[in-house]
Amino acid sequence: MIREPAPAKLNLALHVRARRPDGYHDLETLFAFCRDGDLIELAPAEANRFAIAGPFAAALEESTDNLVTRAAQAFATAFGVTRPHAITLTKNLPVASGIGGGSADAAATLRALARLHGVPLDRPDLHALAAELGADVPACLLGRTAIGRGRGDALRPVPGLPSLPVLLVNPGVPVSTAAVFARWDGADRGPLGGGDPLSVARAGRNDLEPAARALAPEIDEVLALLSAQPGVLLARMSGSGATCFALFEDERARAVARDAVAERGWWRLETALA
Ligand SMILES: C[C@@](CO)(OP(=O)(O)O)[C@H](O)COP(=O)(O)OP(=O)(O)OC[C@H]1O[C@@H](n2ccc(N)nc2=O)[C@H](O)[C@@H]1O
Ligand SMILES: Nc1ncnc2c1ncn2[C@@H]1O[C@H](COP(=O)(O)OP(=O)(O)O)[C@@H](O)[C@H]1O
Repeated sequence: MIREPAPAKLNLALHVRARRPDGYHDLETLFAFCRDGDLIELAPAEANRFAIAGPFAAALEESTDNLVTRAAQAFATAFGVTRPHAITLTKNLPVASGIGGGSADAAATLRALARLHGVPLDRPDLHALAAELGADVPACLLGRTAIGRGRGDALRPVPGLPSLPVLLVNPGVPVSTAAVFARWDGADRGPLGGGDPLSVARAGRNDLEPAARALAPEIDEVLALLSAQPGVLLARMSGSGATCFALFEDERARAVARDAVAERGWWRLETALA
């Protein structure tokens, strides 16, 4: 049995630069990963089986289309694997929430299958397969701090970040990535700056925030509360939302913020940068 973590992805900064003719947008984004997230468990079996457990299982159980099974099928086709697998996904992250849950699950499935079948993780065809599954899947496959350009899949690893305490907060409204990009106002506000990753993050923006806030005004409330917490180093929305993150000086500051968030009844996860 292979246990493969599918850590939550953060866009510490996300600059949208241009609309492309193929319906996507050119981005510059600083990807980082958390210590916690979903979990993929995979083992050889008599027949293909897929089960979903965990607090957000219900949000996915009704659909037969899951990024995990799509990733497993794509891997089997690309690498000529005929042996069936039993896969369990433990869904701890809210669905369609800007922290790449589905992309992280797909990437963890690819990593688990690659390990089981002796495929090196740095093979270009594995990266290409990941990119076909979604713009964020290559970043999640790499799973380390990196700058993403193009659709977010042209990756350049950068030095890691300090393992700062993180609080993830989601007000419980799913936000469609395509709908948020469609509302982007088309104004290029400039590239990421230079320097160490934390400085790049703090000097950066999330250009999708205005569009997401218009679709889900609860995001305003989350960001206002997180930004007002003592000891907060950065509070911002991740990806296309609605999950927001805050980085803290220390765990005590995160605990104070967690209590304030708990009073509002929003989903929250105490974690740290990986
Ligand atoms: C916004 C980001 C930032 O990391 O994260 P999430 O909010 O999804 O976590 C990603 O770019 C999302 O990547 P991912 O979720 O894999 O996107 P995909 O499934 O490939 O695309 C969903 C839709 O989003 C839009 N899209 C996505 C990426 C991109 N660079 N430009 C886009 O315009 C397109 O309309 C596309 O059809
Ligand atoms: N394993 C999965 N986890 C989450 N969402 C999934 C999964 N498989 C398919 N999806 C679909 O993918 C969409 C994007 O989900 P997700 O990756 O969680 O969003 P985001 O990248 O914004 O965090 C959802 O609308 C959901 O229906």
